[in-house]
Amino acid sequence: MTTDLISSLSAVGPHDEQHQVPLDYDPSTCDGVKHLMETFPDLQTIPPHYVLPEALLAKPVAEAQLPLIDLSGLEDGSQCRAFTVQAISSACSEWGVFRAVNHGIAEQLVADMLEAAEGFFALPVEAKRALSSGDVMNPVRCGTGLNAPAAAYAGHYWRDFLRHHGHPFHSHIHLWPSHPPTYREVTREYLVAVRRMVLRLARAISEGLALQEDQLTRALQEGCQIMAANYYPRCPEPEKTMGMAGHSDHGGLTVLIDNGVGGLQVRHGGAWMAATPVHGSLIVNVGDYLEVFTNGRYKSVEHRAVVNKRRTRISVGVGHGPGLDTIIAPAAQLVGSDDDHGPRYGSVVYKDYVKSQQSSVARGKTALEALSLDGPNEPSTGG
Ligand SMILES: O=C(O)CCC(=O)C(=O)O
Ligand SMILES: [Fe+2]
Repeated sequence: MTTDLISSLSAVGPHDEQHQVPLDYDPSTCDGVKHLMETFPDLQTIPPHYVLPEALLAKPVAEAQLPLIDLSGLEDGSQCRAFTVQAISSACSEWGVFRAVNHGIAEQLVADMLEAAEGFFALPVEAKRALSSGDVMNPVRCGTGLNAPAAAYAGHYWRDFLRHHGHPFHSHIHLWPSHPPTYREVTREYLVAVRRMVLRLARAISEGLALQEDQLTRALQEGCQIMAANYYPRCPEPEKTMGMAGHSDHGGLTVLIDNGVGGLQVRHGGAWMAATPVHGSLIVNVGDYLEVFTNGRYKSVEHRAVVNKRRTRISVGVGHGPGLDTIIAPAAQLVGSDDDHGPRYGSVVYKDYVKSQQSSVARGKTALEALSLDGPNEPSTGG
């Protein structure tokens, strides 16, 4: 055990012999679940703060048969372009999520990115505390539980995170963690590769929507990139808590990778389903901005993460949205003039939307529902 852990152990007071955490343990000011499990490695029961109400917990679920799309079909001169565009378009409207293969991001780069994230979480707690912030709009922040500041909510989640902005790099790279020493170089290379892929997808999506003008690619090209690295340590009682609550992402397209440990679930047709990792593929999610832009033709996917008893899970999601000062609204070309095809969402400055989505404790698609002009949607629950 490091001196670090010993000093923070004494800071939380005496604990009993039953491998329980001290009664005065406070998860809202703690250094996260990784530190908790390292401090109490024999923990048999999770602290009561992490036990979530039944309605928010996951029951065993079936495997999702996610659409699998070969992105080599988008390469210049490919005979399969029209077919691939159609596959992306159907996946975005029917599922809001798909698996991409032959995506053009080197396997080694994906492995390096996950290793850099792991290296960051392995830093001493002081290094992580230095990046913690209660401001959800801070361009770099590290924390635990939901994205909202921990003190703002009642149920705690079994997850630590590092979030930061990516592109445009010159505005942010100096704020990124400087350790592990390769962090900035690897992350930058990975974010460049992911963004290139996302812009190819945006062009394909515009083609699928038959947009004469490609405002989507332009908006994402000039827009922001926000990455979240998530660390879900093994959990002694995984059935009583969750790694991440159900939510949809705020951006246009999110690209998600993980360390091969399952835990992601997606909601489809009202049911939660497991999206088990498939080596070499990555997950692409439709986010709320794309749902708004397409006036609801494409649906942002609700997703969440469960934890497990044996293995640490690490995931890295990279969201791509328009510029923070952009007013987001349905694209004029996708809104009809008659009542049945009118605008289904109001407009909002993207920055304000991100703030409300990131601060949401209710999660689900509540932030998007607040923008909907259609009236209440199907409620999101656990199950
Ligand atoms: O860990 C996962 O698989 C989900 C992560 C996620 O949804 C996010 O970071 O927004
Ligand atoms: Fe997400």
